[in-house]
Formats: sequence, C-alpha cells, structure tokens
Amino acid sequence: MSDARESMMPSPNRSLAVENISKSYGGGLPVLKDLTLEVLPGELLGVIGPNGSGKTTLFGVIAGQLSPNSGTVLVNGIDVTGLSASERARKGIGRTFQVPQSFSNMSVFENLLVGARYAGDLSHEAATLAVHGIMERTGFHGRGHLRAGDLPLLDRKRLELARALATNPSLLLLDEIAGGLTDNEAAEIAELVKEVNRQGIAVIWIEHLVHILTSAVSRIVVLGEGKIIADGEPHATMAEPAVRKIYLGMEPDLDAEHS
Ligand SMILES: Nc1ncnc2c1ncn2[C@@H]1O[C@H](COP(=O)(O)OP(=O)(O)OP(=O)(O)O)[C@@H](O)[C@H]1O
Repeated sequence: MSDARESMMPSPNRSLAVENISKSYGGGLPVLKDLTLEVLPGELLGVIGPNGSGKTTLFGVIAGQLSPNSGTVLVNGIDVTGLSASERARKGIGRTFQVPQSFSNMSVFENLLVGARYAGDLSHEAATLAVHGIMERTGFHGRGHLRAGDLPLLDRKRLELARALATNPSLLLLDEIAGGLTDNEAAEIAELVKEVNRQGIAVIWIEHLVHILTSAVSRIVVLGEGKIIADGEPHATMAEPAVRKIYLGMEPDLDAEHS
C-alpha cells in the first residue's frame, strides 16, 4: 500500500459497512431491500443466492457503478455513497466483473498498468514496479508480453483478478471469478484468492460453485430476493432450512466436497 493512501485512512474496524441499502431499477420493484452487511478487515466472505437475488446489484452499489435509492456505504470508516467508481477505487475498492474487462488487444503487462494508474497517483516507474509485483503474485511472471485476448480462460480469470489487485485495494469484490472453469481450475483460482486474502486484503466473493466457495471462505452470506436470509460459518449456514429450501435440488454441486 502506498504511503499516501495509508496516511489518508483512519484506522478502520470495519473494512465495509453497507447500511440499510435499497435499490430499484427505473422505478421498478426494489432489487435490494433495506440490506445491511458488515465485513471485517482481512475477512474472506462468500456471497451466494439464486439468479436475480441481487448479488451483482449489491457489488454495483458498493463499487459505485450504481447509486442506491437509500442507505449508506462506508469503506474503512469513510462514507463513499456519493463518490464515483473511480473515486471509490482510490479509497481501496477493487472489483472484478462477470464478463472479464481486460483489453484483449493489449498485453498482460499493459492491462495491469492501466489498472495501477486508474486507482493510484503513481508515477510510471512506481506503477511499473507495482505491476511486476502483481505479476509475481498472480502467476504471470515472465508472461507479461502475452496478448490478453490469446490467454486461455483460466488465465483470463487470473488477469481479471490481477487487474483488480493492481488498483491496490483493501477490499476486493470478486463476481463469479470461477465461473465457466473446470473444478480443478476453480480450485486453482480459489487458492489464489486465499493467498491474496492472506496478504491482508478483505474479499467478498460471489460464486455459484457453492462447494468451491464453502471450502475457501470463513463466512457465507445468502441473498434471497434482495435480503440476507442467512449469514455465518459456511457449513452451518448451508445447513439452515431456509438455505436448503432454496438450494436443494437446484444446485447439484452443493455436497460435492462430501462425496
Ligand atoms: N440494469 C438493469 N436494469 C433493470 N433491471 C436489472 C438490471 N440489472 C439487474 N436487473 C434486475 O435486478 C434483479 C437482480 O439482478 P442481479 O444481477 O443483481 O442478480 P444476481 O443475484 O447477481 O443474479 P445472477 O446470479 O444471475 O448474476 C434481477 O431481477 C435483474 O433482472
């Protein structure tokens, strides 16, 4: 973390506080309903829920792509509700998207450099140094020259994560980073996510591959129709009747780790 950012931050006791957030699109029915959620510094939190339950909308509201109708978003104790997405990136929020946002005609290195310069007031030299560090941590050492569009899916997912890391986040939002991967590839991504988290970055990870998530995270939040219907230790949370009611028969991989 840059000295400049460190000195700007009050000492936080919550990495993220989402307070009483409601959100609807174009005057329609609310997609998020008075939702409140806290994430502690260094926490690795999984978020699951059926299609359309509001998971990606929640990320949009946290990262600033969407404005809530009401409620507050605090990051490291700072109210960011009125800030743009790029301003929030400078406050420490990094995010990935379901559809990778990398520039396919640019190299791995160039993509990461864009990320590093997006969120930080870094000189070209400092950004270059930061990008080399990110490439080390994410499996791109010696491969920075590769064209992003030529990468296989697992590496495109890695690049999406690396691009978010290049913005130097204290809170990382991962939206289905393992989507479309085989089980072995998803497990590789999960190891990378855990490693990033061990380095002190709080992570919120939306994923449909429930067994990958439950084996990686220390806490799971279950969304249903814009509300939190369960929140706690992964296995206990997945065993709650309200959660089993949603998932039983819908999610064939739910018990895969026990088979
Ligand atoms: N830009 C938009 N305009 C109008 N409605 C939207 C928009 N984006 C999402 N919605 C609606 O809001 C609801 C929640 O969508 P959201 O993408 O947040 O759910 P999700 O839990 O992330 O779903 P999935 O698991 O399919 O990604 C859905 O009914 C969806 O159709």
